[in-house]
Amino acid sequence: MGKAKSSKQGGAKGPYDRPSKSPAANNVFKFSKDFGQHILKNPGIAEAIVQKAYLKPQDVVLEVGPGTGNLTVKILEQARKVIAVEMDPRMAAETTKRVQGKPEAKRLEVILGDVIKQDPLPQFDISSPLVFKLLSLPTARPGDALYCRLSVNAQFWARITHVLKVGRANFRPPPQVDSSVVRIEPKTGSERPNISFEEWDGMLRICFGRKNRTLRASWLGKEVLSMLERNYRLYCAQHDIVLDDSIIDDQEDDGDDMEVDDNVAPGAGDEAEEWGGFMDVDGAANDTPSFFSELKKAGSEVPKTKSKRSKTRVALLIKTKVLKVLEDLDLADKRSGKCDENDFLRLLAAFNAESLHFS
Ligand SMILES: C[S@@+](CC[C@H](N)C(=O)[O-])C[C@H]1O[C@@H](n2cnc3c(N)ncnc32)[C@H](O)[C@@H]1O
Repeated sequence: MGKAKSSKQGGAKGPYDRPSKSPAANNVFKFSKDFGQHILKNPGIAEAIVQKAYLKPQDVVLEVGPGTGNLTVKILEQARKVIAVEMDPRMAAETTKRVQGKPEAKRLEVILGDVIKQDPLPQFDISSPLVFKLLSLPTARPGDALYCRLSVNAQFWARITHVLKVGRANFRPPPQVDSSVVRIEPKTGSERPNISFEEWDGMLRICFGRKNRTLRASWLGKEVLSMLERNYRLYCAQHDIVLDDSIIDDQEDDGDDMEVDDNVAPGAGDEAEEWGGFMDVDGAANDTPSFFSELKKAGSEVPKTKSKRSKTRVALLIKTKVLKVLEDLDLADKRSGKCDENDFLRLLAAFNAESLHFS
């Protein structure tokens, strides 16, 4: 076999070319570990991953984090269209270049942005099984609120099976852990839990707001109580329930609302171990759940109850309801990472029974 021609312009034909010609070897293009940029260097593995997806010619595939497009080009060989969401402009450009001037270019749509912030997600067929290369969502890590919430949701609404182990040596640069390809089959019919996804997910957002907190601390945070109060007011308005909005005095309130930013004992609980997650991981946990800023915005719509003196009876009612639910279920001192599916189901039913809703 002839030697690959070297090029002074650093013109690597693709990421599978010799390392000296890859973007990684080029100082101008450094892979970012923060974005989990570990690129598959073995075309055989890329091939195997795409094979496991059992794509049909009419399929539209959503690819999260295409990187330099190694999987993208293989998927395009089998599917009608690929919508690839990539947050790094350099990577998005690399993926686009892979098909430039080729007929496949018409069947590839690259969206530059964070997939988590795509609202709504591009349309694709979610009724058929999904094959997920979990490395593709590297910004979610064990211990991350979003990661934990996704884990619980995914397992609750879908059946997940491992279909391929991919060792770390197959990536450049090699990550700290091996990776898995999993098949996610949405549960259907009677298998599907008979509860509202919005309610369930809304409740889990709060449970996993801070990874090391007890449920009591999570649920008695001021931001969370404000959001619950706002939802409760809405529910009462829709159901013609009259609220007692009078101001309470000091004696009536025990004043034990918790600040969301309270310090928590370091090392208390370790979701990385607890969840034994199924996503690829690459190091330290990110402890900044982005949806907390949403909660803050939502909270601002509730009448301010900054000091104890100005707290309304509605606010006190909400706090009493929350504590009652947690204590009745014996979950107040438990951490979300230690709860099982049944605990969360009981929690949702009990909150709903108290007219507390999350969607
Ligand atoms: C592991 S690399 C991609 C590897 C590629 N699929 C392959 O196998 O060669 C992960 C890619 O996801 C991108 N990424 C990480 N988090 C993302 C997010 N939240 N939204 C969109 N892209 C993301 C990174 O920039 C990176 O290009």
